[in-house]
Amino acid sequence: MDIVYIRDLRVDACIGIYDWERKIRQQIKIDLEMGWDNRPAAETDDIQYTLNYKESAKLVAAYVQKSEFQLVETLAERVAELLIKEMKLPWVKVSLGKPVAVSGSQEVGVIIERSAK
Ligand SMILES: Nc1nc2c(c(=O)[nH]1)N=C([C@H](O)[C@@H](O)CO)CN2
Repeated sequence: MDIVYIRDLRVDACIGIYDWERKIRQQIKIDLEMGWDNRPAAETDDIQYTLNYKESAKLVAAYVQKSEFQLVETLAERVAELLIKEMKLPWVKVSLGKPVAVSGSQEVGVIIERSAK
C-alpha cells in the first residue's frame, strides 16, 4: 500500500481534563499517514484518482476545530474514523499531540493505526 501524508497540521481546539483547559483553546499538532493506491493517479496524472491531501487536511482541521473532547485518545480515534469514512481510506495512522501541555517536553500525545472494517 502507498501512503499519502500530512505533517505538522496545527489546529486550535478545546481539549483537556482540567478546568482551566476547558476555558481555553490549545494548539493540536497532527501528523497523518493515509493508505492509498497511488498508481492510478500516477498513470493518468489526474487529481481525481488521488487521495487529495488538501481536501483531507481541510476535513480534519474543520472537525478538530469544533471538537471539545477531554482526551487526545478520543480525538485521535474520531479523526481516524472520519478519514476512513469520508475519504474511503483502507488504513490510517494518526499522530496527535499537544505541543505545550507538559513542561520540559517538546510534545505529548498518541499514535494510533486503524483499518476500515
Ligand atoms: N494519555 C493521556 N494523558 C493525559 C491526557 C490525555 O488526553 N491523554 N491529558 C492530560 C491533560 O489534559 C494535560 O494535557 C494537561 O497538561 C494529562 N494526561
